[in-house]
Parts: sequence; structure tokens; C-alpha cells
Amino acid sequence: MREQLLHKINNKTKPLGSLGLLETIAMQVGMIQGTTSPAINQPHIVVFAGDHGIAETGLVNPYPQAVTAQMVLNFLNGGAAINVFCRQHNITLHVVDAGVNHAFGPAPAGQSGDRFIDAKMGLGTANYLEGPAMSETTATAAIEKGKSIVQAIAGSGGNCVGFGEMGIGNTSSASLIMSAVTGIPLAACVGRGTGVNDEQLQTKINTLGQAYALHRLPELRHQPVALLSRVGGFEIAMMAGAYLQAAEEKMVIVVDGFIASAALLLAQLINPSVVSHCIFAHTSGEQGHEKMLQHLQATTLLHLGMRLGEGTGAALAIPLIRSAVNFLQEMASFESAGVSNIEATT
Ligand SMILES: O=C(O)c1ccc[n+]([C@@H]2O[C@H](COP(=O)([O-])O)[C@@H](O)[C@H]2O)c1
Ligand SMILES: Cc1cc2nc[nH]c2cc1C
Repeated sequence: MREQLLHKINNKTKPLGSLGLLETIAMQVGMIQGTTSPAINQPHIVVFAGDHGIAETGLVNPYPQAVTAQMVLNFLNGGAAINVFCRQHNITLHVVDAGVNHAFGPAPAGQSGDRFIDAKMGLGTANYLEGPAMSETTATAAIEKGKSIVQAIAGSGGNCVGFGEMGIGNTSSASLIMSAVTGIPLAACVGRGTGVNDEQLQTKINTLGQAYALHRLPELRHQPVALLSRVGGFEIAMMAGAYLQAAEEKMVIVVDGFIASAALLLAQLINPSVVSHCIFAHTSGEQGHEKMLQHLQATTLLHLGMRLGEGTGAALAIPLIRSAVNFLQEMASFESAGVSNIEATT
């Protein structure tokens, strides 16, 4: 298949390699789908929302925990950045309550076709400065729930999915997971998140250092469920399961920013082949993301200095992925168009 795809790509009416990363994407999507005529059907973004006990201490996050629930309602009312980009690019948006510290009541109706999924694992995690964030049973249940959500989307015909997240305090979980899994020192994994100042950043690093020592994270570096239970989040656990199922379903997976990539690190520990299904949308402005991407040996499509989350980077990358698939499908070949090629190409 690789040979056939390369032949098809190289015989399009363009100088060899001149579509750059789009050629890499066309090759990858063809390999995932096992065809020289790949297609992106209805793409989906799934945003997992969850709260973090540590956020209530105010030691690691500038915005209050209540923003998580408020933003979920904003998603359902169509007013967040991810709503705008999904509307613009005709992407179906799903919003999952993975464990927000708020009772939303019976299925709050989304406008503009947005879908709400109640998968609440609790009213936020416990504060991992004092004990585990959740039990290992709950971490496993969240992974399984993430799988079933993606299974339903695949069943409805979607073959491309991006995962986003919303959770005040979740850059802290992501930094701890990153440091544990990659072995990169914690201080190099901790960034400003939604925007801590220099002094708050030092407090964040010191605070997370305590959690790192308390839970002896380096000893858990090969144990995704244990890591999730100690310092994870419900939305991160669910997203890890979602990655695994999306790969199982042979979907094209679009990876968003810092937190979404940390969830992928955990999914990769469970099934290393998941990364071959992943297209990395963007390099986040969150310090640490670049090093995490290096660990994943990932090349990203976009460098926009974005650090919002919600799946916004993934949504912006989807039209580029469509362009990659479309050039493979629709461009004329040298032969069909009667354009002169050079000898070296076959
Ligand atoms: O996606 C990213 O790279 C990213 C980087 C920094 C912050 N965020 C978003 O900001 C929130 C977490 O930030 P914080 O400061 O509360 O840990 C959460 O809702 C994320 O979606 C997202
Ligand atoms: C307003 C706001 C919107 C967000 N979207 C994702 N994370 C966020 C964090 C804040 C604070």
C-alpha cells in the first residue's frame, strides 16, 4: 500500500514533494484506511470536560473552578471558540460531562446541533495533594466510557475525530503525567496554563513537586491507570480511552494541544500503535508541549501560538487534512493531463 500511495502521490501534476506535509498526511490517511483513495467522511470533535480537586486550592490555576461548568454551558449555547470553528468547517461537536463539579440536570439542550453526553464520573477529582485523584477502578471505568463514546461515533459513520478538553487545573495533571512518562524534569513540563504570572508559576511548580514526590510518580511511569488514579483527571482518562477506540476503529485521529497530547502519552502506554493513527494539529503555546511532541516524534501542521484547548487546534487542522485527501483524489496525474514529467519519477 505504501508503494502504491507513493506512486500515486508522486505522479500528480506537481514537482516531486512540493505539497510538503500534505503529502505525508495523504500517505498516512491512505495507510490508516488501507486504500489509495482515502476519504474523510463527517469529522467529529469530542470535548471532554472535568474538574480537578486541586483547582479549589488556588495554588496552580488563575481562573476559578466554576469556569469549567460555565464553559460547558457556553459550548451548549454555541458561544465558545470551538463552536465557531466547528460551524465554520462543518464539524459535528459533542460535549461530554466526564466529571464536572456541577449538576447539569436532565440533558441540557444544545443549540446549533451540539450534542451533550452525560458520562459523569464524579463531581470533580479529589485533591491529589492529599491522596489519589480517583480510584484505579474509576480510572479504568473512565477509559472504558471514552471507548464507548467513540464506538458510537464510529458506528454513525464518522471516520475522523479530534479530541478536546475543558477543565480548570488540567494543565497541572498534564504536566505531572508528562514528567512521569517522559522522564523530563517537572519544571520543564510545567507552564503558564491559562496564564499564571511569574510568582504563581513558581508556586505551581513547587506545589506540583509535592504531588510528584507524594505519589512517587517515576515509579509509575509504565502504569497508565495508576498515573491517572494518582494525578489524572476524568476528562484525561476518558480521552485516553477515546484514542484507543478511535485507533481500533481505524479512524483518523486529530490531536489537539498540551492536555490532549498528555492523554495520548497514556493511551500510547496501553497501545503503542495508537500514534500511527494520529495527526498532530498544532504546537501549543504551553511551555512543555514542544518537548512532549519531540518525545512522541510528532510533526505538527500549525504553529499559531494557541493555548486554548477545547479541541480548537484540531478543528483548524481538519480542513488541511481534507485538502490532503482531496489532492490525492482529484488532482490529475502527469499522464492523464499530458504534462511532461522528469525521468527520475515513476
Ligand atoms: O490545549 C492546550 O495546549 C492548553 C494550554 C493551556 C490551557 N488550556 C486550557 O486551559 C485550561 C487549563 O488551564 P489551567 O491553567 O486551569 O490549568 C483547560 O480548560 C484547557 O483546555 C489548554
Ligand atoms: C474562559 C476560559 C475558556 C477555556 N476554554 C478552555 N479552557 C478555558 C479556560 C478559560 C478560563
